[in-house]
Parts: sequence; structure tokens; C-alpha cells
Amino acid sequence: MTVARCLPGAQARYFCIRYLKPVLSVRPSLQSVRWSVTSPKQWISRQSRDPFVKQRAKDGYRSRAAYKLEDIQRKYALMKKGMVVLDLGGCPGGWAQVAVKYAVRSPQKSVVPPDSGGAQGKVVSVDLLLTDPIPGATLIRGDMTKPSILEQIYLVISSKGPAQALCSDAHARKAVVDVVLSDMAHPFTGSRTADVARVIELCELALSVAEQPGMLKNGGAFVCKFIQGEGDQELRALMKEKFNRVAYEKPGASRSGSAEGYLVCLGYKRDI
Ligand SMILES: C[S@@+](CC[C@H](N)C(=O)[O-])C[C@H]1O[C@@H](n2cnc3c(N)ncnc32)[C@H](O)[C@@H]1O
Repeated sequence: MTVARCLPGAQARYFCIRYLKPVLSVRPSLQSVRWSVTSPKQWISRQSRDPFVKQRAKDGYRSRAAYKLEDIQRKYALMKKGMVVLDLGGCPGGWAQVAVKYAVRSPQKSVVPPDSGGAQGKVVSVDLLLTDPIPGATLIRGDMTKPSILEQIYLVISSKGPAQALCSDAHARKAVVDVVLSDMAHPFTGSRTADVARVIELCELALSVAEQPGMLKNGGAFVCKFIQGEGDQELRALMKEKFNRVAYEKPGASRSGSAEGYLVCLGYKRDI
């Protein structure tokens, strides 16, 4: 706890979730601890040497994870002004900040081009944890496995009034989301097999959210974080059925020692 107290708000919360929760709830085997990386002391030392952590402070991003999405955005230009972006597992908010930067028009400069449909752009970010407010984003605290959270998302993204959005037949909903992002992950348990399986489950959850009526548009894009291991090829095959193009990315900010990777999926085939 002493270490956590020395850290600024969001980092302290992350530290507690990353280290204390798994320690309190699961006893990993020694072999698996080696995979689950660092001790708290090593973590602090690694953070202080990490160029992305330093850059993050300058850029005002909540997490170094923001640079992973920046990297993906640079390569694929997924987000454009006026788009609707759904960010799953958004706390402490780095990805949501990047999404706002690329998708939401700032109110001051709001001379909206005539071919854009007049859209301002929307970012909706959902997490189990409470995220501090992010200008330009709507934050929802909740569990993505709960249908009530889907309804809350739909209320925000629907351009209709809340009453209409709630009353309308869910199956008749027009898909409005341009990009679904999932960086969802649980605190590591220390068992690689279990952690790989849990993250893949979260990717499948994110895909099922994207596939709901009213969510990802035909032709839309989807990004999810996974951990390499048993089941990742099946996940990739599933994405290939649903999207025209699926690419594996290991962004520069993703630590080389970490087995995490991202699937960038383009051209959602909703109508097939
Ligand atoms: C690696 S963090 C996300 C970091 C974030 N992308 C950023 O840039 O700041 C993973 C997040 O996924 C969230 N998460 C895991 N399972 C979830 C679920 N079922 N519903 C909503 N959020 C979930 C966790 O609470 C955690 O905050």
C-alpha cells in the first residue's frame, strides 16, 4: 500500500489492481510468476526508465497504452472526425483521449463540412472501474457482460431521443458505430493459460457487442487486445469470417517482453 500511496491517482489505482488484487485473490505458481513479469519494485523502476511514461506526462495522456492506439491509428487511420467510437475497457482513459483527438470535432472549430452529415463525432468509453472525466467522451461505468450496459451505450450513440431509443425494436436499430476498440483485460492471475483464455473471452465479448443491432456499421473497424497462446489462432480465424481484413499488430509501446498483441480488423461484414 505504501508504494501505491506515493503514486498519482490513476497510477495508484492501476498499481492496486495490477498487484494487490491478484495477490489477494490468487496464489500463482512460481513458474507462472516468472511469466507474469515484475515485482512492485521492478515495476516502479521500469516506469521511471520508460520513454513512453515520460512522453505521457508531456502529452497529458492518462496511460502509456495511449501510444499503442496512436501507433495503430497512424498505420490504419481508423478514426476520422465525426465518427462514433466505442471504447471497451477504457479506464484510466488513454485510448478514450486518443479517440476524442481523432474522432470528435472541437466545439470552437465546429464548422462542419457539408459532406460529413453534420456529425460532431462521439466517443463512448466503458469500464468496470470509475474513469475520471475526459472532455469530449461519455463515460459509462459497468460490466460489458451486462445487457443493461448495452442499452446505456445505445442511448448515448443513438441520434434519436432517449425515449425512442429505448422503445424501438432492438432488431430494427440502425448500426451507428464506426469503430469498436477493446483493450479489456483482467488483472493477471499468474497462470498464463488462464490469462490467455480470459483475454480471448473478452475479445469474443467485444465482438459480440459489436455485432449487436445498432452497434458496428457494415464496413466498420474493430481492434482488440489479446495475449498470444492457446486459442489465439481460432480467435483470428473467427475475426477473418467477420471482417474483410485482419492484421496482427505489436505497437511500439507494447513491451517486447509482453505476449500481448492486437488484432486490427477492417471492413465488418454486417450484412452477410
Ligand atoms: C489495460 S486496461 C485498459 C487501458 C485503457 N485502454 C487506457 O488506455 O487507459 C483494461 C481494462 O479493462 C477493464 N475490463 C475488464 N473486463 C471488463 C468488462 N467485463 N467490462 C468492462 N471493462 C472491463 C478493466 O477494468 C481495465 O480497466
